[in-house]
Parts: sequence; C-alpha cells; structure tokens
Amino acid sequence: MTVVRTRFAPSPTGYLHLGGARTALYSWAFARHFGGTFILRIEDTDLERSTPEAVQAILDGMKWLGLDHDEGPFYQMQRMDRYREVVAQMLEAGTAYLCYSSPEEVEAMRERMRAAGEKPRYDGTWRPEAGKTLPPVPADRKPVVRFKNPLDGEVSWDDVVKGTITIGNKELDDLVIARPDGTPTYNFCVAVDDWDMQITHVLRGDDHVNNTPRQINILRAIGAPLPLYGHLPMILGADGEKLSKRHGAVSVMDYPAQGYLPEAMLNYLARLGWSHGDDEVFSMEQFCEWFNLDHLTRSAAQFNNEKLAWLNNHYIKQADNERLARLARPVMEAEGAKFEGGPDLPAVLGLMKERVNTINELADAAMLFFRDPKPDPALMTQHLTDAVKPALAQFAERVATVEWTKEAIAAMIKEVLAAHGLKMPQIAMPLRLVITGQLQTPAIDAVLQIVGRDAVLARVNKYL
Ligand SMILES: Nc1ncnc2c1ncn2[C@@H]1O[C@H](COP(=O)(O)OP(=O)(O)OP(=O)(O)O)[C@@H](O)[C@H]1O
Repeated sequence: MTVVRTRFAPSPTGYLHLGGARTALYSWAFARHFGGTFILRIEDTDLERSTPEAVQAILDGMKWLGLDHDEGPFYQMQRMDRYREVVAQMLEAGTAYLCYSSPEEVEAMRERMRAAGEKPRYDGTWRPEAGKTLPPVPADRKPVVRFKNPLDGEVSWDDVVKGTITIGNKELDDLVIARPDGTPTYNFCVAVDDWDMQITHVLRGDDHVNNTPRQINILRAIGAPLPLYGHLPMILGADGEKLSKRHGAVSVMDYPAQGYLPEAMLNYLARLGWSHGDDEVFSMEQFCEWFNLDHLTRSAAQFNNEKLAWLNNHYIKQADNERLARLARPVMEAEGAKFEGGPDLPAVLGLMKERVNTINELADAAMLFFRDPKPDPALMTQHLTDAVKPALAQFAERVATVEWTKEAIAAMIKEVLAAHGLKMPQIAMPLRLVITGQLQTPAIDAVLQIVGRDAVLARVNKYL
C-alpha cells in the first residue's frame, strides 16, 4: 500500500489566491486519491509580512473550497524549539558550523567574487575542514549557523512534473540556517518540517525549484528520507505575469463575493494544469478518483475568467433552487428586495438560472419579482394602447377564475388574443411592464404564474 502524506504550506503574507489554491487542491486530491493524509502548515516565520488576518484568510479560502486538512494547521513559529534542537544536533554532528563573518565581510567577499566573474557565495572562512585552523573568534559578535553544503558532486531528483533536475553543489552556498539571534531560516525549517511531518510528496509551485536542492542537501545531512517533489507550473494572470499577492492577484474569497460556486472554482482549477482526456466538467469526487501525477501540464497556464464563468453557469443550472435562494437572498436584501407577500424565491431563481453566470447576476435578474414595478410612462403609452386595453380587461376577468398553472394561463392568453385579433407581443409587452416594470423577462406565462394571481390582478387593475 502506498502511504501518501502531502502538505500545503502557504506563507500568511496575504490572502489565498488562485495559484495557491490550485497547489492546495492538487496536494489534497493526491492525498484523497490514495486514502492518504493532507497536512496544512502555515509558514509564518517572515515576521514582517505575516499577519493573523492572512492566516484567517487562508483558512477561510480553504474552507470555502472544502479542502479539509487531516493534520494541522501547524505553525512554524510554534516549532522554534524543535528547529533549535536540530540546529544543535547539526553543529554537534559537524553538518553545520558557526560563522562569525560580519554582514559587511560577507558582502565584501561577494563583491570580490562578482568582480572576478564568479558566482557570489560565502567563501568558507569559518567552514571547518580537517587540518584547517579557523580564525580567532571576534569578541562581541554573535555567529550565524551555516549549513555545510557538499563542495562537490550534484543534487539530482526526478521531479514528478518536470522530469530529472540536476544542480551542481558548486551552485549552492553554505546557507545560513540560523540567524545571530538564533531564529531559523526558511529552507531549513521546511526541511525539518517535511521530515517531522513525514511528507512523502511535495507538490508546490515551480517558484520553489531553486529551494529544492538546498532542502534535499539538508534532509540528507539530518538523515531524513527524501520526499518526491513535483513542481507545478505557475498560473499567470491575464497580463502574462505570475499571479501573486505582491502582484495584486485576486483573493479566492472574492469569488464567493462575486457569486461563484466553489464547485465551479474547483473544477476550473483542477483543469488548469491537469487533464483527463477531453473531460471538462467533473465533480471533486471524480477528480480525486482520477488525479494522480500523470497528465500534469508542464507549461504555465493562463487564468481565463470566461471559462470559469461558463463552469459557474453550468453549476448554477445544476444547483438545487433552495441552495440558490440561500445564496441569492442576502445579495437581494442588500439591493432592497421585498420578500414579504412576494413570490416563492426558489421558484423565481429556478426560472431565471439558465442564462446567468453568477449568483449576483441571478439575484439582479430575480429582483424584478421583488420590488414594486415602476414602468417608464413613455413605454406604457407606447404599449398600453387603446387597441390593447379591452383585451387586458378581459384578461383581468379571466385571471380571477383560470386554473393557476403555466399551461392554463398560456391557453387563456391565447383565447384572449384570438378574441381581440391581437398578436402575442401586443399583450405580453404591456403585461410585462405593469407586472415587472420592464420589457425583458422570462416567458410571460411563467412570470404570471410565479408572481401569483392576486398580485397580477392588483397590478393590471391599477392601469385599467
Ligand atoms: N501564480 C502561482 N501559480 C501557481 N502556484 C503558485 C502561484 N503563486 C504561488 N503558488 C504556490 O502556492 C503555494 C503557496 O504560496 P505562498 O503562500 O508562498 O504564496 P505566493 O503567492 O507565492 O506569495 P507571494 O505572492 O508573496 O509571492 C506555493 O506552493 C507556491 O509555489
């Protein structure tokens, strides 16, 4: 049996955007596919940029999408003792060393290397080697701890998305793993966490490719097993730039606010970087069943709002009308809808849902049933002509007794039209105006049926 433990490890420096959400979705689905464990880890060691609000925004985004974690959330700031312990063990084992070079000295050595056309790196002044005498320890200077990166050879891994990636150790520096005040640094924390949390598969954005060889070397040095790595191509915005918080990407939580359904967003993100034949529309259950690491796209994907809107329209059409009502009601309330004595909201939404792309559009469209109609007088003069009035009067009479079904109403209107030698629009247009205040509505028989006998009578009689 394959044991699978994946993690999503965002930094709480802002909301969750679509790039992060897709990373979370793939890690989650991969764990679900294998009956494994999905872990949420908050990488909050960047004290200047991390905020509790951002943590909450990430949790909210994950919750809206339904990406439930099995373990965590773990917070790196709460694991400081553990990192210190590993730093001490590495110093003890000789896989890390104290470095007393000052920041100015390090900058000067980098400058020298740049001038010599070399890649700037730490020159190893304080790196202990057999037979080497280290400089005297400067007074009053706190050391950093550096990782003793292998000098030769290379780091290579079979990336499950990108294929084999090989980096020469000469390209890698003796990374600082703990600062003078003892706080550990990013790549070190990630390696220790992945070890402690027994992560088997690291799926993350390919903005992390450069971190991977460093983390692999640290994992080897501490005797940890290596997870498999898969670096997913970036999601780009409409401008072709990588979506990122710093670049003003939209928060996942803006989508419910605009009236998107989570299943539409999930379906959209699932396809943005992965394919299963020609399948475009599928549930998350289906996705978890299909999703393994085959068929991941190797090239960056561009975010396309039209496709998301198309999927949202699909899922709105599928959605239960009661659920649509729960979502649309607050939007309509904010627009001043009057529900009291009005038609049945779920029925109205069921009538309107075919053509809208978002819940907000649906709510807007449904408003015509929930506010007093105020038809434009000029339109009224145009449509409520003397030729039409007698037909409307007869219509009003028949309303009182006709069976209140769409079919019976439609048949009754036809009879009235025939009796007065009129065509459908000649009665439908004034009816739309007096009943809803506007000319564009769904089919008139459906509108009448939903508005209800009493309201129809009251509104028609008002103009006769
Ligand atoms: N545009 C993107 N496309 C795909 N994945 C992304 C994108 N941006 C970030 N990720 C991935 O999402 C995960 C969480 O990233 P993180 O919380 O660091 O956000 P970030 O957007 O990269 O941060 P910042 O905006 O500050 O650069 C990481 O695995 C990262 O690789």
